Amino acid sequence: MVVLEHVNKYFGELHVLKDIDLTINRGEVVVVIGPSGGGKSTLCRSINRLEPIDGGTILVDGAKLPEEGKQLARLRADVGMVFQSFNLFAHKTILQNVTLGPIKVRKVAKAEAEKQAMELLERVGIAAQAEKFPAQLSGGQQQRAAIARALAMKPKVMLFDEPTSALDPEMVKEVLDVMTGLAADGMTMIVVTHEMGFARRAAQKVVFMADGQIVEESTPDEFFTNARTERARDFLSKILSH
Ligand SMILES: Nc1ncnc2c1ncn2[C@@H]1O[C@H](COP(=O)(O)OP(=O)(O)OP(=O)(O)O)[C@@H](O)[C@H]1O
Repeated sequence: MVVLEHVNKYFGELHVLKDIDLTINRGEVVVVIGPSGGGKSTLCRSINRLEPIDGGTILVDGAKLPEEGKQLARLRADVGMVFQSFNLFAHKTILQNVTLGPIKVRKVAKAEAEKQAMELLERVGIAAQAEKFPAQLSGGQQQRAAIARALAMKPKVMLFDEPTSALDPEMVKEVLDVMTGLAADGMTMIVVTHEMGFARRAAQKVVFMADGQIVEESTPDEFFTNARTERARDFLSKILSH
């Protein structure tokens, strides 16, 4: 369970998160949607302290992430994050990418970490690529590797920041299928995406964010058929006309 209370964040004068209150229950999938610059990425990044916040509280299963220090790496491991740009280590194989965190942070023995990594690579459909380097994989395969790497830490929650935006259309589905599978398995997930099919299929909640505020919070059905605010309706009509 992730709880944000009165979260505020500034970049200089710019107030990017304005008193955000949001609860993501265990096993819940929340899709965050909204216009560019509304604060969606910053919200994600603040949850695992990639961005420090300027006020408020963020709790992951009741624990507050410390600002820095040894504990941060360990607690940050509870919050898996998948970025638009994959962020794999270029000079490590896919298997090494996936085992690095468990060995270094979770102190798992190498053989056990490799066994678990191969199971995860199997699950995301790229076990055959384990010994390859990221550049030898397609974008969709790299993103599935990035998901396996995050899962290897046995996170309590997974954050996805536009995970399919950098992918060719034919690869989007394979990544969304992996994410839908995770959702069905009960993973707690916060997903910034404009993939409405995914939101309808997998999310319990849609959060519409604009100008650093949560403008609407509703079920996917409510949001897509009967958005309450003009702002959300305008946004939806724009993305639907694309
Ligand atoms: N490191 C930074 N320094 C200064 N300003 C930043 C920084 N990161 C983001 N911003 C600004 O904060 C605001 C919110 O950005 P954010 O990336 O969170 O929005 P977003 O909703 O994810 O947008 P997009 O859909 O385009 O990714 C924007 O105005 C952005 O320009």
